[in-house]
Amino acid sequence: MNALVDQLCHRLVVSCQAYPGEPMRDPDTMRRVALATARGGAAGIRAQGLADIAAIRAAVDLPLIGLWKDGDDDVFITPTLEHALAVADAGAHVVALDGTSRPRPDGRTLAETIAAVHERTGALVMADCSTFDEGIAAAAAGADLVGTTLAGYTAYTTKGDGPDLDLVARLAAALDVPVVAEGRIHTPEQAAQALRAGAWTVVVGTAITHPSTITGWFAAAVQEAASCR
Ligand SMILES: CC(=O)N[C@H](C=O)[C@@H](O)[C@H](O)[C@H](O)COP(=O)(O)O
Repeated sequence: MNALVDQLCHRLVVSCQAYPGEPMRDPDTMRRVALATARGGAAGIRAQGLADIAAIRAAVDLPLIGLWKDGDDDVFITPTLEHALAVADAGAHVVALDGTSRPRPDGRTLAETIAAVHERTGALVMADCSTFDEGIAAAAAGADLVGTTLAGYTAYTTKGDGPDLDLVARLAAALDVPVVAEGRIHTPEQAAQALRAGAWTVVVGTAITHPSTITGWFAAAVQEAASCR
């Protein structure tokens, strides 16, 4: 097994992302967020955008999963080979890319894209999938890691409140490559459940690094419990 993948065995990766137009959408802010999560015990970081990836790689000595969200099409996580090469070039140890069965904007297959990343960079590839079949196909296409990232985010999958632990378990039972549990893991207990379901690594984003959403959870609970007259 690759040494970097070994480092992530049964550990927590924290996704540090801010979305377009948000106050924290700034590479130096994400660098600081990543540093803060490292202090808390993150064993790896997931980051979006070339500037964020470069800033975090320079500051944080942990395995870095990078991606580049681009476009309004269905396939938006590192949609083309050019995006993938740029993510590796920016400093990501692992390039996360769309691992679904949908056509890619550059017309390349997933297998061609993964092969080119392996051939032209030293980076590993994490395939962000939404179904069991996609995870199986992504591993067959050469992905080094298979993630459940897109479960609930494709037109043909359903988004539950929590993580898709059933998908994690089915993929972990079927695949030799490490399965990364990612998506809607909102509590430490859910993170532990994902590992018990067979995940190699757990990625948590929103519940650790997205204060607007976290605040919204608390605000809604407070509002629901409020009884002022
Ligand atoms: C679907 C999609 O675009 N997911 C993105 C992938 O990088 C991020 O927006 C998520 O925050 C990340 O996957 C972590 O998930 P969560 O924030 O639920 O812990």
